[in-house]
Amino acid sequence: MDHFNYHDGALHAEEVPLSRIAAEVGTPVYVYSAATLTRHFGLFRQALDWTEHLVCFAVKANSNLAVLKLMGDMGAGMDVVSGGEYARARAAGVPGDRIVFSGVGKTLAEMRQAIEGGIRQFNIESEPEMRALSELAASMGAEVPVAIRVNPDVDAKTHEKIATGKSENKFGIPIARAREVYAEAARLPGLRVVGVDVHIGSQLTDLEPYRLAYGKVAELTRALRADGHSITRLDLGGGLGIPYRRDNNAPPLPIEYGQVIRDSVGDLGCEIEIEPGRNIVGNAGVLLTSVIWLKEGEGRDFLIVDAAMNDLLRPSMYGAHHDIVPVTEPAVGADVRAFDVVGPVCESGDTFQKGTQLPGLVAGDLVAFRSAGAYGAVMASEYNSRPLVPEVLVSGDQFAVIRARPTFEEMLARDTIPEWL
Ligand SMILES: Cc1ncc(COP(=O)(O)O)c(C=O)c1O
Ligand SMILES: N[C@@H](CCCC[NH3+])C(=O)O
Repeated sequence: MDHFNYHDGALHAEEVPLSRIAAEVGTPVYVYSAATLTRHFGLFRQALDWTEHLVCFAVKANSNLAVLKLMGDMGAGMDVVSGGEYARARAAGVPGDRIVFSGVGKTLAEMRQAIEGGIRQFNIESEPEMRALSELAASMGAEVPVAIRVNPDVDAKTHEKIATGKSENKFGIPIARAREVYAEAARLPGLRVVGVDVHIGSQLTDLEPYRLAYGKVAELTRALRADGHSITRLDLGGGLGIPYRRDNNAPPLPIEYGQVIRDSVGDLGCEIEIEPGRNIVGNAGVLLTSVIWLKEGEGRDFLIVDAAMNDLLRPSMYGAHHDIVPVTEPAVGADVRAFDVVGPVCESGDTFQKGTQLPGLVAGDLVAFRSAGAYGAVMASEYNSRPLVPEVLVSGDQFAVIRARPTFEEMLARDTIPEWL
């Protein structure tokens, strides 16, 4: 359930008509609902209320400071994968001891930043990283909590570009070698082994891969404890999928996911961390755009909108589907026409959808791309020198611009022409 619904003939974000946001902020613009974010975060907490836990929001899904602050103020932890994400989490008021640091390529500078600023745990993804972190922490007189990310070789049954738990993926340490690596970790100075970490992929719509992976983590945890390690935390990653289409094939709910966790690892007495991103913020956002032109092609009509692949990359990158809906509620029985919905960028890949049935639209009308709150604004670029898409947060009947659209002057001012040119 989200908070983008039609009432009084128009699509609203909570109590705010999207047309008002378009009039005041312009389009394209991302619009998020605070109520949906709050609700979804609560569902994960509820799913784990049978045990000590921390829900660490995956900052990569949406890293706007206002979104992070909203989550942080509710008690969320954060899963970060770069110095930039770490800085954002801290700037949003999240204390270091609620931040976990994941990622296969942490640099020494990023490790130092997190040790100095405070960190709940590093999720180590390779032996070279582990040795470097040990040396750095020891040189700083620190002892940092670590979990080792294991690769369970489980097929997450998702898009190949976002599966992370198969042996051919770059992530984690093969689970078969984990005991040796933990043995080395225990000997290294500067590290305190606290847990096991796993994350098998994103947009999972089936719980079985989780069951398999978490079963392997449970088995490993028992073996590690037998080897003398104190494993008190399990970081089980994120990845629970969302419905991108409003049909009856909704993916499992957080509560069902929580039950799989309980069944698989619940008897180990560990604190549970999870790292959901998309499931919290995906359906909490839409991309609002205006029709620029309707263009007749050969055998097809194009709806050219002012959002493009640089604003929402998912359709061109993964062939992803986002429901496209008119902001003015279509009359019952209104005539619909098929359109290829495209953006203004000079690539044929700048196509959001082909053959979409939409009611009579004219230039200037507003349409919204649903389910765009996750991996939308964060993946946006200024390709074709299009200003970075702004973001708005709605709560009840109020809204605020939480990232402003840069002016051309601001964009130009970032470049430098050297004196010698
Ligand atoms: C380590 C890690 N944690 C959490 C996530 C969040 O995934 P999602 O947004 O699918 O919940 C990802 C992305 O797949 C990830 O790589
Ligand atoms: N960017 C991907 C998700 C990546 C998840 C990364 N851990 C998407 O839009 O679906």
